[in-house]
Amino acid sequence: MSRSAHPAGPRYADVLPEGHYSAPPTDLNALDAKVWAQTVCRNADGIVTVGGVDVRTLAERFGTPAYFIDEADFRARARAWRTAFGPDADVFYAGKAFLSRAVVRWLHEEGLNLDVCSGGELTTALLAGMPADRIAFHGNNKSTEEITRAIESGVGRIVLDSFQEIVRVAHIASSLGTRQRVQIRVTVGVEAHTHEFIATAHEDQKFGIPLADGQAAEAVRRVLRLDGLELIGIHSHIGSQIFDTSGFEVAAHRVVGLLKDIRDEHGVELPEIDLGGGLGIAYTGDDDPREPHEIAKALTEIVSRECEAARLRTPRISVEPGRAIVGPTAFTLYEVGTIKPLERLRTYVSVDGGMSDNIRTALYDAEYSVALASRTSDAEPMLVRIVGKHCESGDIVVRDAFLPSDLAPGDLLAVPATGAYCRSMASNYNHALRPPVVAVSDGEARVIVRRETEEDLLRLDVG
Ligand SMILES: Cc1ncc(COP(=O)(O)O)c(C=O)c1O
Ligand SMILES: N[C@@H](CCCC[NH3+])C(=O)O
Repeated sequence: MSRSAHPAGPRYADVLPEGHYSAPPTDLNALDAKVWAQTVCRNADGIVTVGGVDVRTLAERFGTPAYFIDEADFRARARAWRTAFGPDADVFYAGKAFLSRAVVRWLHEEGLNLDVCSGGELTTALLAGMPADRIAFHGNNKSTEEITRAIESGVGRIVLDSFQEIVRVAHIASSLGTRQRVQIRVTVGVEAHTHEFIATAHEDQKFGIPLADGQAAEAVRRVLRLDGLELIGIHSHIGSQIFDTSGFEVAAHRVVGLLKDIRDEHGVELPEIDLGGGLGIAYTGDDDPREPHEIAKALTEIVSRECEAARLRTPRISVEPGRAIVGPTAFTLYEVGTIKPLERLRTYVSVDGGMSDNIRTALYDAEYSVALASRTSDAEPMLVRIVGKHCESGDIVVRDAFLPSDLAPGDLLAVPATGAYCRSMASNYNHALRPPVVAVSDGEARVIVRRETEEDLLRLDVG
């Protein structure tokens, strides 16, 4: 690893606006178990390892930037969700967080169902062998072609998102001579405590049919009148990266209120309620996510209590965690390219990826942690901003972090908790080649999504 000299960066004490940043961690080499995948640790040489393979070996074999996913951790988290909710509930992994054929196989083997929201996700799921009846199909603007394919393949449920879609799905199901199981997605009017772009249950937004003004009740009336549809339940998803269950409590209260109104008006007790996904994970040591068994207990109690009060049979609950399963199981490995200390400001550390492999920092002001992964260091901490190589000054991977001041080009940096919404939202901005996803387990590493090549890019350019 090269060690070219660079001028010393500003000391953090010189650049920290008072009270603005927390002090640097006492041990820069420590790996906070909260944010790293289960098998991640440092080996005797101080190199970060995952699944028993060290990052220097991984970088040599697979290059950087690359995502490394801890398969054992993924399976353990999937199993924990499944076990926590038990046989009387269903866990649908939200494929939008990250989907590949290997992931579908792991989910299938661990007994989870799958939530897809596009034709591409549906094809991946089916190709990898997920039984169609364990797939839920979402989306606020599914195309006629997508709806047809979903119904023809026999998906377990389509989640209806608008009045037009009610008619569209009913028409397609009837013309295919079938009756499609559906849920209606409602917006319950909850302001989830999360970034505006990932909150989804307040009324002023594109998803779902509002409970307000009786719109959801009207949607139920229309669905019940149509032969092509079998209404199995009501769906609510309040947003993403949420830590407390109070939003779910309000959502469950309002959804159960609707179930009660449906029983009173139509004499029908719907058998299912889906509370969506959205459970938060730790991106930094300051985040305190709850364990699946605590969440399962809280949600089950809330729904049972609400149903008891409404004198309804408790419906079968389903949930759709994406981030909470895959998020913590992967990290992105980058190589440091340049280091630029700016006097009285901060040190900019440029890596070989950026907003094309992690758009979340630019899009949601998301916070991440970072560690020097290819070695340990006893050098003084320096305040850094990890930036990418794109032509964009907002191309930030980690806004504020402390790294050892002897950091040098060629060092490897690992950014944890990048399993969700990083590869799945990756782009080709500046014709970047999207990084591979490598699964590591029991001392073995294998590519599950390969790195893009320039030929991949040029294949689309037919002009
Ligand atoms: C309907 C639905 N279900 C599940 C999810 C998964 O969310 P998360 O990955 O935050 O658990 C989303 C995304 O926010 C969603 O829109
Ligand atoms: N993509 C978002 C969350 C929205 C997920 C789907 N509704 C994120 O990275 O946090």
